[in-house]
Amino acid sequence: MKTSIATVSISGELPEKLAAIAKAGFDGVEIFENDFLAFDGSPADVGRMVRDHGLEITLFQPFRDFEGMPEPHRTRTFDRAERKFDIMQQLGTDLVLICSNVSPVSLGGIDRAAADFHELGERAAKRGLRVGYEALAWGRHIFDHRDAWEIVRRADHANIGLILDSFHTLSRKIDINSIRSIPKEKIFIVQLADAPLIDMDLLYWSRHFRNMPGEGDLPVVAFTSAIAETGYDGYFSLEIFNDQFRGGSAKAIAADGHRSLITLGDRVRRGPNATGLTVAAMPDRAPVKGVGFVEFSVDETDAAELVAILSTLGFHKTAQHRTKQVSVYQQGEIRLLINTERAGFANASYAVHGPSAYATALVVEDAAESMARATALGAESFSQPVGSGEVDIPAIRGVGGGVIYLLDKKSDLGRIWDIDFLTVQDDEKSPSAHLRTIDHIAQTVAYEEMLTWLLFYTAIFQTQKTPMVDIIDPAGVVRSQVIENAAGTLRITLNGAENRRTLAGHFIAETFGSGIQHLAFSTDDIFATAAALKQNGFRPLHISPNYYDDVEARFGLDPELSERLKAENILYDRDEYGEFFQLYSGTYGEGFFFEIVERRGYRGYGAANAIFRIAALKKQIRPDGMPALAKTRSRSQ
Ligand SMILES: O=C(O)c1ccc(O)c(O)c1
Ligand SMILES: [Mg+2]
Repeated sequence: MKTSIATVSISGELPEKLAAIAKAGFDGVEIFENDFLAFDGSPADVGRMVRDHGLEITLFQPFRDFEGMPEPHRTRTFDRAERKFDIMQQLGTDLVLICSNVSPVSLGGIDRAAADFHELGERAAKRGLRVGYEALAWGRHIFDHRDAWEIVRRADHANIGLILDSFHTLSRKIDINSIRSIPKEKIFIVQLADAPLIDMDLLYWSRHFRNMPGEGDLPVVAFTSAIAETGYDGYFSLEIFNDQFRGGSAKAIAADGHRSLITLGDRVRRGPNATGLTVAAMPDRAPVKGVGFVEFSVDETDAAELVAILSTLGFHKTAQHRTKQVSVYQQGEIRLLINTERAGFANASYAVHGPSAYATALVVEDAAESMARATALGAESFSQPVGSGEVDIPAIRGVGGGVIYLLDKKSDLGRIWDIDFLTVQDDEKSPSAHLRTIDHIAQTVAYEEMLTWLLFYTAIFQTQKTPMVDIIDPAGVVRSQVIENAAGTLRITLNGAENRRTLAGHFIAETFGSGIQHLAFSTDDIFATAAALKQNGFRPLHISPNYYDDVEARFGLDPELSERLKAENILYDRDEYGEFFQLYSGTYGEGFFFEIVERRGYRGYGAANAIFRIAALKKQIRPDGMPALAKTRSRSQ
């Protein structure tokens, strides 16, 4: 699979864009005319700069309003084309994109358009250039690739071909089977983009909301499979018009783009008949069987506080690392590690972020295979020295620079608790609160990072996204994106904070970056859990009594049940599959908290309740909601 990306897709000036594109691993780049026009150098300079980065110019674009023009426009349009041909020759590219005409003066008629293209083909051939025709979804006469193909077919010229762009085809829900009958040599290049499903004007949607394949809702895999089945083996080029990407980090967006293309290629390769497509072999996305542990990095003072909270939650210490200051607190299948080492990565993470849940372990079938896939997709591997005889857990860097460890049952990784840890007998243990598993891990990230991490998780692990929801914080909106697997053994909520006055924004500002803001544990009996917690001295987050009046009325609850919910500060929700109960802790540190849930068939995350618990949680951090002075922390002082 030959990979390319259009310069319009990322932010910065042309040299910065090219550097980011090359670094991300692309083979080629589409030069957008505006990027070229804004650059203070000759076309030859641009061509040289591209080639110095080891890239090829795959396309020069766009050339607008060409076909079907009446005179005198027609003559001028051909003259304009010759001028662009001059530039292309100096740039060192042989392919130009002509998008379908949107001019009100243009004339329809397939044969008129075909004749124009035939003539342009003759002129292009004299210079060894090729012209590709793309149907814009909002073209005046041509807005369907099937019609564009008919024009190309009738133009009947070797130097005239078709350009397919997933957005234009999929936004109009055009049957992709129609692609399978196009001869591969007439497809000059394929452009790819995804987009979230939003009901809006096609042009506006395309120019502002496109995103990387896999980040949106369009069937880009099916589209690409149809193309691969023709035997097409040319460039697949990302062409992403997105306001957020234009303002984002060139490096990060380019890296996401490359990851998205390789992931797409891998998915297409696994389809039935993708003959033309070759992608580096890598293991398939692994199903995640569960969360092996979550590790906190804290100092001794924080540790005492954290342990006190954990014991009110019914956790008790079950193991101690043989050589490191790492303790294991356990309940049901949940393991929480508390790391107070004064050296190593956990300590460094503490120095930057303060107390935090900086590492997560995911249990997969084969950790080495998952590691191979993750690194093939550009994930950064993580390792640190291990003691002799200790298990070296494969790991990658995740959200906010945190660590994702990969565990499996088939290797020594499955015996880590026996190999690296000593069992501890805890005599003072508080009664269990019947917590069973980690229901979900909630990670708070800056809004601009949401798509990056969505792509990261869904590309590497067998997971899918559900539609994004808006969560209302008294100080703004937080967007929440769920990533989960079908078995429910991995559930992650990514919360994107747009401003620092929201609870999520405060967390990012105060912990100096993205990370895990809350952990939700599951119980099979929320009332038994609430009773045990009370006995342990756990202080639940207080929920306003007004909430219970509303819930009772909204769901038609038995008043006896709503009274019980109110007495225990339990939030309630219901979906088409069943009921949901939520109980929260107060905040710890700069807005970290715990949640306990009981799902009676329910599949969501209680988004409707978020506004109420956020309001309650915010009362606990500084009353004015203003960030404190930046603190530097170090355990070794
Ligand atoms: O929005 C546009 O005008 C535009 C231009 C060129 C393209 O290749 C495209 O897909 C869209
Ligand atoms: Mg296009």
